[in-house]
Amino acid sequence: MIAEMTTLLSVRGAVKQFAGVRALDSVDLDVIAGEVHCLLGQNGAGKSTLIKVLAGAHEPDSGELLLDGRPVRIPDPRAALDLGIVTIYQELDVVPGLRVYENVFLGHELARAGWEQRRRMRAATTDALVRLGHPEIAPDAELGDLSPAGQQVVCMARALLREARLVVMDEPSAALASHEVANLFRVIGELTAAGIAVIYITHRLAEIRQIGDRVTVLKDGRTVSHGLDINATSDETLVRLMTGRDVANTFPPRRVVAENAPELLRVERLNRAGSFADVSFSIRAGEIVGLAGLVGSGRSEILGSIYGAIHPDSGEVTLDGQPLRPGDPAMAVRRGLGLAPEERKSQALLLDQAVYRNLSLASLERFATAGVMNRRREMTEAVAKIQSLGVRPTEPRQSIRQLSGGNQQKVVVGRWLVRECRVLLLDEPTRGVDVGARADLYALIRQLADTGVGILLVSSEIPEVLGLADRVLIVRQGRVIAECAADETDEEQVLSLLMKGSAL
Ligand SMILES: Nc1ncnc2c1ncn2[C@@H]1O[C@H](COP(=O)(O)OP(=O)(O)OP(=O)(O)O)[C@@H](O)[C@H]1O
Repeated sequence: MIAEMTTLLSVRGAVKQFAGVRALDSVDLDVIAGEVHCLLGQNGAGKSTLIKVLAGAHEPDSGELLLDGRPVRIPDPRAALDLGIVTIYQELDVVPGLRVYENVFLGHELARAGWEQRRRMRAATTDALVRLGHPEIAPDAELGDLSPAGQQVVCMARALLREARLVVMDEPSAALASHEVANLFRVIGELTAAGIAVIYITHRLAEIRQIGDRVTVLKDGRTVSHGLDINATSDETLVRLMTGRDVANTFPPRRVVAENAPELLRVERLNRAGSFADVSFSIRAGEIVGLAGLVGSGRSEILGSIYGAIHPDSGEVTLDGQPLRPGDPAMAVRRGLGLAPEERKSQALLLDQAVYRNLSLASLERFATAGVMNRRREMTEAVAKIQSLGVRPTEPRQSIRQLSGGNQQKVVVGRWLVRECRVLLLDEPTRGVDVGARADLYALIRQLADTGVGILLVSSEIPEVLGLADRVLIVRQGRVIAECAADETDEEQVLSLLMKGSAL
């Protein structure tokens, strides 16, 4: 609970215009010291732009920022830090090759720090990590050896030591497994107990209920509601404020996969030292198979090996009864396999290309006759997918770099809907996708299965795997340890299987 109702930061009428888009169109926000203030909105609503304004990455075209009631300017990131505003982006601002304490003091003149100064830095880092409830993280450990959750804790320690007054977090739970999210919430509790305010962005309503005090909802760059008490606001109201409509129950109904549905994909005793071992399963036409596992359990590597991007040590993958050559993704794609990877920016998108080209990328030969591209067909198909996926803005020629994260994700998945593949591998398909668009994406995935496509789904969100898949394979430490029917299993059962014997 909030001890004192002191407004720490206010945003008044912030406007930010990009070429053709008004990303912020008179936004208001009030953040109280010691509260967790959630920022909600559909993909492209303006959340990232707003926090970039607070981080000094964008200056607003007009509007006012007040700290402790006094007008301030945040022309650059240094100014934000000087005011006590620390932003933790999804792509953490850390250097994996440096030690934990060096990351905590990043930006200080480390090279010139003497022995005594380094000793103090180590001690201060230890103190901060203990305060955050993570004494197990050693200040001298190499940062790259920590899990994403551990790295995030280091960023929080940095915020604590910089005497932050406001910590802004952009979807901090997106890359974490469920038990790590619980740790994250504990750490956030430590920050707020120290009077620090937290702005928390997420697309997961359940999280907002767990840790949020108040919520501000953005829609199309405007504040539709600000400073709502979370406990007095239902999920339905939040979704309606965000989307302007009622969103029906998220998961589409399952269809029983026909007894005689042909087997499309077979994975036989796939091994890769250090990643996964003895993985065998199959997927039939029309079936959605979920892979549930903790971050680091080998799920993504299994997907990568099936696709051919990672070379397994042994084992075989067959598609339609014919083996796929290991390490040959081009062949896999020709044969009808598709992969929407987890790391969309680095692995999936051509950031300087237009949205339509990113959609058609895997299907160029479909739009070419005798080596000549039929641009009109390519464009028509792209426009149809932009519409069915609800990509915003709808202009197909827009560079994909300028789309919000969630809209980029829809394009990554949409590419394989354009390709019309036989088997689709989806790694965290809804990461960063808003509540309304999620329901649309789930419906599209189910429709695809209903047309006979086989789907392998990896997701850290257990409810998503259970809601969407027909069958769930539980992966622990690189092995498939159990298989269950999704409609006969609940979240707790999956969690207890995942966690058994794990270090935490
Ligand atoms: N550098 C830019 N150039 C042009 N347009 C931009 C730029 N940055 C953002 N936009 C546009 O501004 C709007 C708001 O984007 P923003 O990234 O703030 O959304 P968001 O609410 O964070 O979405 P998401 O939930 O998908 O992350 C979008 O229409 C986006 O395409």
